[in-house]
Amino acid sequence: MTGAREVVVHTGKDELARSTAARLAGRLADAQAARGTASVVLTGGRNGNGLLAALADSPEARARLDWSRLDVWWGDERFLPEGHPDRNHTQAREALLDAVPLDPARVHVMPPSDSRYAGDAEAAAEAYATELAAAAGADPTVRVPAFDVLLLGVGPDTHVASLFPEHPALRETERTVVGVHGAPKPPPTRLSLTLPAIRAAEEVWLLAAGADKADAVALALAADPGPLQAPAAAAYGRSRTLWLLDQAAAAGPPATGA
Ligand SMILES: O=C1O[C@H](COP(=O)(O)O)[C@@H](O)[C@H](O)[C@H]1O
Repeated sequence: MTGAREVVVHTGKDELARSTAARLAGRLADAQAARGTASVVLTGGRNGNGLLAALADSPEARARLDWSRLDVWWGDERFLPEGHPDRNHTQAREALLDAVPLDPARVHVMPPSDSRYAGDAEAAAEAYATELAAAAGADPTVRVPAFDVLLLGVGPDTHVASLFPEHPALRETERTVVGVHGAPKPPPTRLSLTLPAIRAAEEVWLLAAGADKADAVALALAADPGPLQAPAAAAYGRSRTLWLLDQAAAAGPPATGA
């Protein structure tokens, strides 16, 4: 792993969302100031959508972020028809994307199931991998852009993106995007970045709030639980890995015994 994991604990989920929105706006604005552009990989789920809603109201984003120079990617998607309410893209549009002046050419949506890939999750994953590789530049050995920030919601079972404990997708070492079949959380068919693609990000930020995440957070932050049992423990960035929690998620598993 690259560097130590940093853990920041907030009082509650609203404070987590507000503070992370300010942090994210600042980090992306700094990247734009340095390079002209910035990139973020979005996560779905409760905390991911809460963060996007907070970003829509964020004074820091209003003051500093140039939405038109931001590339937006997704870490995973539920493989459902365009506009389905359970798609991460649909939820992100409602929370933020429709309200800000993004450049449509910089919004890199994972293909829906009713796209030209006609229900073929592997073909859709391959198409997204091709889009990532094109954005990564001319060097054919670099297949994923060095995202400035890659966001991951941590599920109660420690899943991140659509990489679930014990699922074969976790073993992928070559492909950057895969079709995930038989996911234990609906819908069963999904698209996901793989661990090698996640680890190409400069910074990986993992989000968890609520008591139902406490066991997962404790397991993932324990010494080297390994990717198969705890996918969240295997997600890290090249220069930074930041765990952003609320107090309930940081509380650890309930004490057992006398
Ligand atoms: O299904 C998904 O779940 C995870 C975690 O969601 P949460 O609601 O438990 O926070 C999310 O990160 C992922 O993007 C999503 O597809």
